[in-house]
Amino acid sequence: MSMAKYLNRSVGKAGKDVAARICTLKPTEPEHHSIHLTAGENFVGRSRETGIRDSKCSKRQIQLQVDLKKAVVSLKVLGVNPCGVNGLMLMQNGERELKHGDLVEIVYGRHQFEVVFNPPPEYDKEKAEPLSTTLSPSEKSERWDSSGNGKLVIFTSVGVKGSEKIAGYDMDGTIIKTKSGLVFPKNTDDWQIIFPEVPEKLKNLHKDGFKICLFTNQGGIARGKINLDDFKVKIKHIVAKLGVPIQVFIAIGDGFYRKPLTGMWQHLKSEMNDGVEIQEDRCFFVGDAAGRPETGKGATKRRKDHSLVDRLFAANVGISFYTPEVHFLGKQVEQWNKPDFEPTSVQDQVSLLDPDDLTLDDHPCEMVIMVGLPGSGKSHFCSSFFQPRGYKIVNADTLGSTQNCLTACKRFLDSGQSCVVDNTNVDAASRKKFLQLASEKMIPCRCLVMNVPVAQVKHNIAFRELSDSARTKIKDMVFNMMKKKYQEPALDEGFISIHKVNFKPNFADEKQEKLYKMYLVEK
Ligand SMILES: Nc1ncnc2c1ncn2[C@@H]1O[C@H](COP(=O)(O)OP(=O)(O)OP(=O)(O)O)[C@@H](O)[C@H]1O
Repeated sequence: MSMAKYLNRSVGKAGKDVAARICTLKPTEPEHHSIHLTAGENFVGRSRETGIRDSKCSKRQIQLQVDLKKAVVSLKVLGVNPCGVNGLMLMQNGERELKHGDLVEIVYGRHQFEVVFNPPPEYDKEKAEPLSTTLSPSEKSERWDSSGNGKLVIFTSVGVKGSEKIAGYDMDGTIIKTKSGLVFPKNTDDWQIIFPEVPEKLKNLHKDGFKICLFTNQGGIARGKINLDDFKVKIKHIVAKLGVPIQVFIAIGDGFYRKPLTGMWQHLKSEMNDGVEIQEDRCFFVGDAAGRPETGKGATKRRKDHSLVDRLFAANVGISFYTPEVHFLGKQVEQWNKPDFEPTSVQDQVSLLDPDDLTLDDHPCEMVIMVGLPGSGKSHFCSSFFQPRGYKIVNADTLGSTQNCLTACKRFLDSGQSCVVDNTNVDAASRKKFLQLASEKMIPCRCLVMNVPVAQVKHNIAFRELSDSARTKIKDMVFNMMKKKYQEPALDEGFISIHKVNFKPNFADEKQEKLYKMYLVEK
């Protein structure tokens, strides 16, 4: 059956007024086929015609109501599994309006298609109306791109050309500030250029051959607090106001694109610079998140910077960094506080255990209780240290509960096998249950405590989230609760010995080591 026939069958009532324009869902992966949508109602899902064979995708996964005249598609999720729109999840019965260039994942994270109208509409015409007089007539050649399942969105204005020299800027607090005086803008119109000097400075850099790029973290888009379409309109207005060709990189969620990670820069280098090789030593980055403490008093008082994320981004990329005050206003370089953890400072030379006198041959069967905050490296240590020595590792994340861990330990000890309790065990009460079991079985019990500063633990958690996407995120609240509950283990709890475990770097490969040695957290 031809695609057209298939879709026509799916059509309930076709639109009456079908213009010459056509609408297609264009696949971004080769295994799928283009889907031509007709005016009115269409159903898209698992079928031979779409090339989607995935059982997570129902046959009528989404409903699409196409308005060819207005060049919009109303999407409704019918399937039980969510779909994705520009990287954001949309649950069953959720509805969203799609425009030319939007990306739809028929099932969230899979089967991505781009909405293409031909001829294309004049993008954002209605919303951008107030600015139409200030935008150049060649506005139509502006571009929106996206990458990483929509986690990175890029705007390229008219006249942007690749260059080996990049003048990079953060946006909020660097190029613009709120009109309202609030820290976060109250709506997408709540902005103004931060200093009158900004447009002139950018124009001069452009004349000097720099490509002007903005790199902005907009996690609020992924969290649904900011509407991406409205934000796109805001970006166009800002670029128009600055009056110079600009490329804007927008990281809409967590992960490798979000500063201080270098994903936005990597994408600029590999995809968005017209093949021109970037010379990092000729580039710079300007941002207000620079780790500066509070300064001044009264009217001259300035709040402390909310983070160091911009300074750390520049350091990760390997380019010079300036604050907006230094760059635009020529002020003196300000004092700033170093990040809480310096990832390049990790040393191979440290001894793994302190004291370094642990002998495991003394007892044929023993219990070991690990103690450490989430992310302190207990599992990493257990699998590299205890597993090869034949110890059985017991972990509540895999077994589901403390009770299941106790049952497993009992089984191992009864069969004469040493075991390690790889749970956080941060307080004496949680350790007591296992110590009691060891005592009942007359088995000696040791304690190994992770000796990793909290700032490094946070770094480890960020590293784990980036290198293992299957790991669920640890909520700040859970982490802080553990920190509060923490009680240093003591021998009189019933341990035969307590040893500290130092962080001795041990990476799967060079790529992992390179990632670990970047700044991964914002403070
Ligand atoms: N010595 C090390 N060398 C290299 N990477 C390490 C080391 N120790 C820990 N890591 C990394 O740090 C991250 C956190 O470690 P791990 O998962 O072992 O912590 P955990 O204490 O078991 O956490 P949780 O209690 O949440 O399970 C992991 O990505 C791990 O690979």
